[in-house]
Amino acid sequence: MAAALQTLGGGIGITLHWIAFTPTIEQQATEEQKKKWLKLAQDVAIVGAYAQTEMGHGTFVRGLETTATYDPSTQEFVINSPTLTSTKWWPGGLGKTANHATVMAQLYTRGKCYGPHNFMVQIRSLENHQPCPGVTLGDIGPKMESNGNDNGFARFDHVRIPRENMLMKFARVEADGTYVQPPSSKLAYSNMVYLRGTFVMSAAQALASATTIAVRYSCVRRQSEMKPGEPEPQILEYQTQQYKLFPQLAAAYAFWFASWFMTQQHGSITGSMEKGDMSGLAELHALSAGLKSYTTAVTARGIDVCRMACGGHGYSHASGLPALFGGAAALCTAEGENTVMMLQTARYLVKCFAQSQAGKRLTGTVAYLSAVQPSPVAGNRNMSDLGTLVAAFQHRAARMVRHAAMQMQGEMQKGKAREDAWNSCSVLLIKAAEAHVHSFVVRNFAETVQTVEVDESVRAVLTSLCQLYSLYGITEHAGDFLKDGYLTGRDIDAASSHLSAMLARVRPDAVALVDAFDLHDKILRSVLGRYDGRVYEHLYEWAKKSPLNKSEVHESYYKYLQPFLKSNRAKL
Ligand SMILES: CCCCCCCCCCCCCCCCCCCCCCCCCC(=O)SCCNC(=O)CCNC(=O)[C@H](O)C(C)(C)COP(=O)(O)OP(=O)(O)OC[C@H]1O[C@@H](n2cnc3c(N)ncnc32)[C@H](O)[C@@H]1OP(=O)(O)O
Ligand SMILES: Cc1cc2nc3c(=O)[nH]c(=O)nc-3n(C[C@H](O)[C@H](O)[C@H](O)COP(=O)(O)OP(=O)(O)OC[C@H]3O[C@@H](n4cnc5c(N)ncnc54)[C@H](O)[C@@H]3O)c2cc1C
Repeated sequence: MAAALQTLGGGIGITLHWIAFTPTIEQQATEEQKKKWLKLAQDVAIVGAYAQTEMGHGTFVRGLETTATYDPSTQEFVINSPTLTSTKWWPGGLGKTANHATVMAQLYTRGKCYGPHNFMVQIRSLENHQPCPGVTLGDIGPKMESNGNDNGFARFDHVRIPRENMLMKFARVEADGTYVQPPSSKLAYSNMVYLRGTFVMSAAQALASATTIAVRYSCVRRQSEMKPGEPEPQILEYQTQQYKLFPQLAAAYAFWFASWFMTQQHGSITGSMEKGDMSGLAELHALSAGLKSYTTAVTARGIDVCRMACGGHGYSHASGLPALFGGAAALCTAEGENTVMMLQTARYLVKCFAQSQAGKRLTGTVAYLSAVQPSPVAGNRNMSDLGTLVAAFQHRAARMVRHAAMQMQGEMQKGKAREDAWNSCSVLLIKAAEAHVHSFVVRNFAETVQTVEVDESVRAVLTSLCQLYSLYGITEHAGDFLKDGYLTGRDIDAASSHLSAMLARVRPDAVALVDAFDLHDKILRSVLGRYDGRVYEHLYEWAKKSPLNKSEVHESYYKYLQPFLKSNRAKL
């Protein structure tokens, strides 16, 4: 249904109805409110948008300008867009599709502002789909990609909604205007945490798609001479092609397993929160923010590596790779801009580091911070041993977190305010947080391949893939591991040679590893990645369908080229 609507001549965007609007009702509405809206949303009897971002604010949620002012005399909220920059801007489906929206607005009652809260607002008539009174709607115009989705704008001119339209699972406003505090003000952000978690799987799927296309095409494409006189080899025989693609393939598996962990964590922590135990919220926020940021950034870069690895045909929309890149690039900005999200993770790490310095034993994904030896133990390490590789990543992350935190402490000891010290160390903090997430992904990958219930021959292949992913990370970031002598130059050389060996070892299983993603041609939408490998015939068929080929001589010849040529010839 969603796919049909999505492709129905473009301009119809129902994705956000499923991934943001409906989950917001599930997570933020009372049981009473769910009875009123959840089934309508699940049956698509209403179509919704998640309207939080404004023209002037996306990242800084506390800076949103839309207001929801409670009027006790009528027991209504008045939703208003007081400035141009308060115009809701970007929400998927808001322009032309949705007839409802959850609107994030600053809640005012009894003259006091209680910060951003979610409100259910009907924005279009259910009879004729015209905007409701006081609501101005539209599409924000063409974007880098996903132009089938009507990301839109909305303005509210003192639109009145019943008190009961405030999503009141956590915070409440009583009939007389009394505000009832939620257990945590951040619970209003809970659906963003959920959605960030799902982005880890979107990243994995996107990278899985790109590597499927590029690996299959690299077996079809033959180019150049490896040895004079010999037939042109499959381009996947070149070590450089393997070095481009196999680390991305390994990352797709790594992110796929990380998303399993994220989903399990989200379930168990939100389960405890349902029982009033909020203790896991901070770790869940830090993990989802860091993983979303890390996996989407690596994925967007990785898809472009796959595109380039396919040469000219990779640059054609026939490959499916430009569209995939455009979508993945959106994931780096949407649902929390990547830098800001990684800084949120850094904030949590600095806090945990201070706690471990004060003697607290750390748990969860930061437990290693207190366990890792500050002084490196240099020596000949077995760089093909997964335990050694995981320990190296944890040592690197712990060292970088400690360094960033100590730098910040140093700045504050020089008299800088905390915020200024934070800002002047934020590049270090970002790198430390990235190292932390990277070490989590490696550890989780290693633990998964060692415990997942698979045939031993499959485990062997997955173990090679995990070694490849880890060795690639070490060689790409060698300086971080060499800095305090934890790894030596000899260790890095050993890592490089093991990596070369892993490339060769993964080569025979590369096609099976991408086929295992089980991505149907209809999902891949790529001539290069076709399961049957019949690229060239279908590339020609695809090109012939280009709109430019509808006529042998294009109308532009008569309009522009012909007079231009004529006038130039006349001058000869
Ligand atoms: C298998 C087959 C498969 C087949 C498939 C294969 C197919 C293959 C292809 C597959 C896919 C291909 C890809 C194509 C996709 C195309 C789609 C395009 C994209 C679509 C996108 C659509 C969705 C986009 C929707 C959107 O974009 S919706 C808008 C999103 N907008 C944001 O995300 C705003 C960010 N900003 C903030 O979240 C906050 O502003 C802020 C920064 C946290 C500060 O928040 P603030 O309140 O200022 O808090 P602080 O002061 O910083 O911190 C104060 C204290 O609070 C703590 N704390 C802050 N937060 C939280 C929190 N949550 N929870 C808990 N605590 C928190 C903090 O830790 C600190 O704790 P302490 O340290 O004190 O203990
Ligand atoms: C495809 C797509 C779909 C979207 N769908 C929706 C939707 O359905 N609903 C919705 O509400 N929104 C949606 N959005 C909006 C999206 O959530 C915001 O664009 C996103 O949160 C980033 O906020 P921003 O645009 O204000 O960027 P900004 O925060 O303005 O980012 C600009 C730069 O400022 C930097 N910056 C900002 N704050 C800090 C800081 N504290 N420290 C350091 N650097 C900082 C950023 O790192 C970035 O480099 C969508 C966006 C896209 C691209």
